[in-house]
Amino acid sequence: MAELQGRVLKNYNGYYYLKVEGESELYTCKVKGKMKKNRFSLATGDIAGFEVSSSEKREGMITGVLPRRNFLPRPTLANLDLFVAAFACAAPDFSFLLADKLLALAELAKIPAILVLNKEDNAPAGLIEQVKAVYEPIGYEVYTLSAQNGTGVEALRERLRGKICAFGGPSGVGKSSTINAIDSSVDLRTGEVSEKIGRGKHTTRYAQLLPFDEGYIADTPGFGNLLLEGLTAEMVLASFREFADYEAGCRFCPCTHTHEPVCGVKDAVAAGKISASRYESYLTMLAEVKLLQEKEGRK
Ligand SMILES: Nc1nc2c(ncn2[C@@H]2O[C@H](COP(=O)(O)OP(=O)(O)OP(=O)(O)O)[C@@H](O)[C@H]2O)c(=O)[nH]1
Ligand SMILES: [Zn+2]
Repeated sequence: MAELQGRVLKNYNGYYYLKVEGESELYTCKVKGKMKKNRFSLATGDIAGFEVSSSEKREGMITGVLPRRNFLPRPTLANLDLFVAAFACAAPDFSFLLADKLLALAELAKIPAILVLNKEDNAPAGLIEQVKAVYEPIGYEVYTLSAQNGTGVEALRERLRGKICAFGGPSGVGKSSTINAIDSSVDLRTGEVSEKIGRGKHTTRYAQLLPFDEGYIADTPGFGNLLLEGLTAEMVLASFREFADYEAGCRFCPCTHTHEPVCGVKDAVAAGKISASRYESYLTMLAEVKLLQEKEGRK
């Protein structure tokens, strides 16, 4: 039996749809029951090996999975090349806190992330410069565009070309418009898997990868309000990549950079080396995580 390797593009009803490089038609594969018992897990984006059980029907049995480069638990996605934190310059207003939450998720999942600001045609004076001043020095590229007017689209297209990417961001920022401006052949809505259950048509969202400008795009930016669920204070701290540079100045180890008397991070904030908005987001996220944990404890 031939052994092949492919990427899981979607996973539905116990079937995995795998794309073998250079072949356009997908293979429909199952995981052997024995493997399931051994807690074998397979996610969209994984690269799996499989035995071809029927080359005519393009069916196979999964035999193993390659180690993941990164993993996003919700929505469940493996091996993303890029996470696009998508915002608007206005309507809805840019939120530093939301940006920091999305970047934190990517940071914790070890996925490279960029910030994208749509609706630059409507940007309040100084906003784009302000956002760039906060994020570029800590290694986040900031792309601005107007999906409506077409400005900035080409640069973003170049950045995403050939990548497996996921977009996350508040609704109304124009993710659909942006994705469409880059590649009008991708339609995230028709990419949904729908099934008929009881009262008419019920649409369930499964993370799947759709062909997008020579790469793939995850069709599920379903990040909603659950952003911080399951995070600990330590994880929040670890997600602020620029803090580590200043921790040598903290008297306590570990230091939460909140109430401790001698703190390199707080000094860096006071000196303007760490941006005040990032530090504020950190404090807000810590408080939110504590609240979530208390709620969880009371259940
Ligand atoms: N001024 C301006 N409006 C835009 C731009 N891009 C999108 N919009 C508008 O923003 C609104 C939301 O855009 P959509 O692409 O539909 O976004 P959505 O599907 O509502 O929300 P998400 O896809 O979840 O972001 C629509 O009214 C668009 O016309 C832009 O570049 N400039
Ligand atoms: Zn400290």
